[in-house]
Amino acid sequence: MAKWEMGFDLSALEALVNERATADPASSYTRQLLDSGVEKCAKKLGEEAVEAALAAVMDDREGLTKESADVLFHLLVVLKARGIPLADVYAELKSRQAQSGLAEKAARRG
Ligand SMILES: N=c1c2ncn([C@@H]3O[C@H](COP(=O)(O)OP(=O)(O)OP(=O)(O)O)[C@@H](O)[C@H]3O)c2ncn1[C@@H]1O[C@H](COP(=O)(O)O)[C@@H](O)[C@H]1O
Repeated sequence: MAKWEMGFDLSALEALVNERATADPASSYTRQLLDSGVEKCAKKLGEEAVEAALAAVMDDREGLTKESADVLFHLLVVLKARGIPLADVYAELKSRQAQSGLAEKAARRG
């Protein structure tokens, strides 16, 4: 069974990004993006996030779905560029499960 037929989640996409990070630049957008530096990767992430936000405001469901996929992919590329494993992001999210977002915000305001 091909890898993509076994289910696809962010961890699978992270593994793909890690794999493509050392691919031939001529055949890999991921490699080209990483080679262009973290600033360019971050710029693309920002652009995709703005496009997703605009699609949400416009109630463009198909656009929002596609731009969301772009955001997630480019976020993983930025994490790779800075050497942060997705597991660290999951751990951060998990640590936040202990309290509601509103309680956390109130605690920060003191
Ligand atoms: N999920 C993605 C993915 N999402 C978006 N993109 C690329 O992200 C780019 C989005 O940029 P834009 O829409 O702004 O298009 P652009 O005009 O080409 O952008 P720029 O010229 O400004 O860089 C496009 O080239 C998309 O193809 C992705 N490229 C790769 N992946 C995954 O990564 C895997 C490996 O890809 P390669 O590294 O290319 O082999 C693929 O099989 C996919 O699973």
